[in-house]
Order: sequence, then structure tokens, then C-alpha cells
Amino acid sequence: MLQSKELAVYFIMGSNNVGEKEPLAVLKEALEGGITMFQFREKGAGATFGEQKRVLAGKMKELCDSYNVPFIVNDDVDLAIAVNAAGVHVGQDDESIQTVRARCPASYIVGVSATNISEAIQAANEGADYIGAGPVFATSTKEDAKTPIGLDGLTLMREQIGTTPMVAIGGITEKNAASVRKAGADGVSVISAISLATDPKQAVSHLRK
Ligand SMILES: Cc1ncc(COP(=O)(O)OP(=O)(O)O)c(N)n1
Ligand SMILES: Cc1ncsc1CCOP(=O)(O)O
Ligand SMILES: [Mg+2]
Repeated sequence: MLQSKELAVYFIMGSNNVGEKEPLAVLKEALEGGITMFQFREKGAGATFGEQKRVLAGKMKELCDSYNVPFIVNDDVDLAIAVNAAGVHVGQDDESIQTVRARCPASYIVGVSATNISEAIQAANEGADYIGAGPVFATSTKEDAKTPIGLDGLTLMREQIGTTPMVAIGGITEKNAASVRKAGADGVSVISAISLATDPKQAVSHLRK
């Protein structure tokens, strides 16, 4: 069962989000800094696949376990089951929440993306453990990202979904993280603000404040 405080600083990363750095080293620094949840999002140009992807996922899962941080897999339900992940994150073009629930152990955290209010209401009604709301701001990390909903969009979502845990995503940095929480998010979900930071550990500690 997800506790909303686990969404406080939700780091998302794949091997192509770290520039010249070693993904496992970046994840370790982020864990040292105090991330509260991690999502393995291995997709796009240069991403690994097949056995290489599975091995990387297994190593990341082990590392997260050693810090007691939930390891979530993006999109790939088979992989999540194969590495005994804590959960899965699915978007509007991925497997439905019903299919994911039917395939995964009952303990799995299932997160669902919402890019607008009706998607957020539907995800909440269908029993998502949390909603990934956004993009809130412009981002260059996801090529097919939808139009940003802004802080007002985030507040409207919060009003419509009641107490369903909600994490904000898209263009979030240490400079705007506080505004996102004030707008109603339980936490911030980031890729580049940590994965491309000179000092990922310090970046996490700034995002926590
Ligand atoms: C926490 C969180 N929120 C939203 C997303 C985006 O999911 P999706 O729309 O399926 O896009 P991809 O990430 O699969 O490209 C997410 N991954 N995590
Ligand atoms: C996966 C995803 N979904 C919506 S925006 C986004 C990318 C977030 O990356 P960043 O934190 O670097 O803006
Ligand atoms: Mg997806």
C-alpha cells in the first residue's frame, strides 16, 4: 500500500538520461540524497532492450531494495514481474489499470498518468494508487509530451480527485518544486533535475526542501 509521503521525491531514470555518467552510479547518489521512490524508464534513443535491459533493471531493483525505496517499472509489465518490482507505472497509451491489476501481485503499486482532468478523474475512479499529473511545465526530456497543464491545472486536478495521491511531473526543478506542492501535489517526479545534475545527491536534498 502506497503512502503519499513516498511520492515526496520520485526519481525517474533510464540509461539514456545520464549523459556520460554511469546510470547505477547516478541512482546510488540519488538514493544517498534521499529519493523516496524510483521508476526505471528505459525507452527512447540509445535505450537498452532485451536481456541487457532486464539485467540493468535487476541491478537497479537490488540497489533500491538496499535503501528501502520502492522500485517501479515504467510501461513494461512483464519486466516488472520478472524482477519482482514494487509496482508499475502506465500511461494513457499503455496497458489498462485493469489488465495490470489482473496480471500483477495484489501488493503492486500501480501509478497512472493523467494529462488532463478527465483522465485524472478516470484514473482515480479506477483505483490508481497514485496519479502522475502533467506535464506541469515544458520539458525537453519526453519528446511526445502533451501541452503543459500549469500550476492551475494541477490545482484543478487536486480538487477533482480528492485524496488520491498525486505526483507532479514535467519540467520540475528545485526552483519550482515548492510551487508544485503548494498547488496540491503530494510530491515531485523528476528526470533531468537529478539525472543531469552535477551533484545528484545535492539536487535531491534541494528538491526535498
Ligand atoms: C510519475 C509519472 N507520471 C507520468 C509518466 C508518463 O507516463 P506516460 O504518459 O506513459 O509516458 P512515458 O513515460 O511512458 O513516456 C511517468 N512515466 N511517470
Ligand atoms: C516522463 C514524462 N511524462 C511527462 S513529462 C515527462 C518527462 C519529465 O522529465 P523532466 O523532469 O526532465 O522534465
Ligand atoms: Mg508509458
